[in-house]
Amino acid sequence: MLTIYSDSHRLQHGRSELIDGTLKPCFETPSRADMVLAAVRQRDLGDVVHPRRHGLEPILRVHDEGYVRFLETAWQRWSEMGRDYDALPKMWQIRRLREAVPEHVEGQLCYYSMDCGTPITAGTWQAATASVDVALTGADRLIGGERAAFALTRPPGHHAARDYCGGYCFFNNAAIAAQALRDHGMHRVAVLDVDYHHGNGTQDIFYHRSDVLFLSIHGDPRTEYPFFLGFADEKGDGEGLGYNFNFPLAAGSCVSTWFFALDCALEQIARFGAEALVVSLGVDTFEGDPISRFQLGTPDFVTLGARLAALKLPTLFCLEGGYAVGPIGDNVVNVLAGFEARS
Ligand SMILES: NCCCCCC(=O)NO
Ligand SMILES: [Zn+2]
Repeated sequence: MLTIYSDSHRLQHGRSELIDGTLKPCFETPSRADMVLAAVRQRDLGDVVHPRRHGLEPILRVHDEGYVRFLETAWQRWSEMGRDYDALPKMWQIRRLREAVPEHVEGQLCYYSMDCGTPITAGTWQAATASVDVALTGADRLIGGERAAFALTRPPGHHAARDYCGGYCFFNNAAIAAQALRDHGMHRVAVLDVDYHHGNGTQDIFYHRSDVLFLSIHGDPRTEYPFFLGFADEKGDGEGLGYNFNFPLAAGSCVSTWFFALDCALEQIARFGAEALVVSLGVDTFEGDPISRFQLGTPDFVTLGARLAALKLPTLFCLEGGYAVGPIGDNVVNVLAGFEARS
């Protein structure tokens, strides 16, 4: 399987995130991508290519222009205030506060952020746009007739909504790739999110649409991040009613429960008649993940890949979460190798 990779991911290296009531070193680090790339090479998964530049147009097909312009200028405006440390919001535009977009960068940082764990740094814009190009280059390959591709996307994307960042995500790589597949003639595209955390951003982007089916298997938002989206009763709205499936599972759920939810999701994708599949591949479902609470073992990721291959669809994998850095390479490549073995 082809891997698309850009070294520009290294430019996103936040110093700290606010988690569990204290500032901790970021879990989303460049070493994650290094380990995945090393495993791709060590396991001889296939060629590794650099992305083609696609510019801002595909991003603007999914994200709000004001939000994009904010990300483009945030660091420069933040550093003009004399600040050389990561840009993190100090409050949120919460219920019954004015919804108007603030003028000042500090206010915009609060308006366009979902949490305090997604630091904007000097290299964020370059890293995030390169990550989109990685995903889009993978989509180009599917459009060109290839069966599958792995977009080694970092920073990840599935928490990024139309107009906000969060969960270490700035641009929604998977959603932008799905939109590109739609724009290049694929009539029905499914996005399956197997990350531990609900893909609130991807749901937000496609919630009112029937041409993109969104499905997510994740830790129950009653106890797990992102808390405020990802419930089973969220089924889409308007045109999109019936084209959104959430499978929230209790933290600590066993592997067989997880695979049962996967089989239910795969059944919906087959019923939808998808012409292509985008997988938000987070491996923080791993039993040893430091911030998540499912129990998949490294061998289970082979099974995941095999189950996905059974759909017989052109498939683009976009890397999302996974913070057990030692095993991340094997966990990710097991999915891809499991897929290949059944293709
Ligand atoms: N900082 C709070 C937890 C962010 C979760 C990030 C993730 O793995 N999303 O899939
Ligand atoms: Zn996650």
